Amino acid sequence: MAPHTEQLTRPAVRLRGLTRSFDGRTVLDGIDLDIPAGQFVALLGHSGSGKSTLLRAVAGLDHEVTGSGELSAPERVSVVFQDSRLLPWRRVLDNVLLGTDGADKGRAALAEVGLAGRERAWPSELSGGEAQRAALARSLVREPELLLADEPFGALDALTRIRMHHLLRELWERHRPSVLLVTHDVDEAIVLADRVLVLDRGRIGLDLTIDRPHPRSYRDPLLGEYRERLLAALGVTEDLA
Ligand SMILES: Nc1ncnc2c1ncn2[C@@H]1O[C@H](COP(=O)(O)OP(=O)(O)OP(=O)(O)O)[C@@H](O)[C@H]1O
Repeated sequence: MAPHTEQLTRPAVRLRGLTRSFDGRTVLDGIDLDIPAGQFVALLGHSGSGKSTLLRAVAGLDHEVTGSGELSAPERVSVVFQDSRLLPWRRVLDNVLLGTDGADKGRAALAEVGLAGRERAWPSELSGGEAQRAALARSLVREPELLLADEPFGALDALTRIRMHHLLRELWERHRPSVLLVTHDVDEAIVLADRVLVLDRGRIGLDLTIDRPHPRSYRDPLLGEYRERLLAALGVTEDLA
């Protein structure tokens, strides 16, 4: 294979035999996973199944993770959490620029997430949704090759959440980073991601490609089949969902 082809096809994330235990309890049990560059992946699993542990390992935030093989991820990685983690003593633009320079880029990123004109606001003046928009802008200015998002919309109300879904997908279309989105929400996973993984007993229990065009609607009956398969993998029957 020619070198340039090899580069294009190299996955953004490659995990081989990723294992993590806490106090002798195995949470990740030899995970193998490739995420091709530019793919939008969602990770589902019960509370405590190890989703955040996996994400932290990919982000390079966990130094005690072990694996018989590899853990490789690109250099430019941005992480977005459930809370915006904006520094309260810095104005919005300064939060977005933290550790980087180029105020113009910061302004452009804020405009992209619909926060033009709010550059000088304090984080305490933002709503929850606006704060998450600012967090997304902060991740964008770093031009990430990989965006890791841990329940980024978990604390938002249902309407704001839907708006944020559109925004995230739009940003992805424009910048095409690889995305690994941790969520509890099966519908969020199906509407946003092109591939959904279910973490179960330390392994990837289901790896499902969602083959439907975007933008997707929650009401699309063809998504129902995917929903059922994911709920079954999570051990939830349709009557309980
Ligand atoms: N630093 C730690 N020390 C000890 N145990 C930990 C630590 N971090 C995670 N765990 C344990 O590992 C397991 C997986 O935790 P993790 O946060 O990855 O789950 P999760 O799937 O993200 O859960 P949730 O959906 O509730 O956020 C849990 O049982 C948790 O108690």
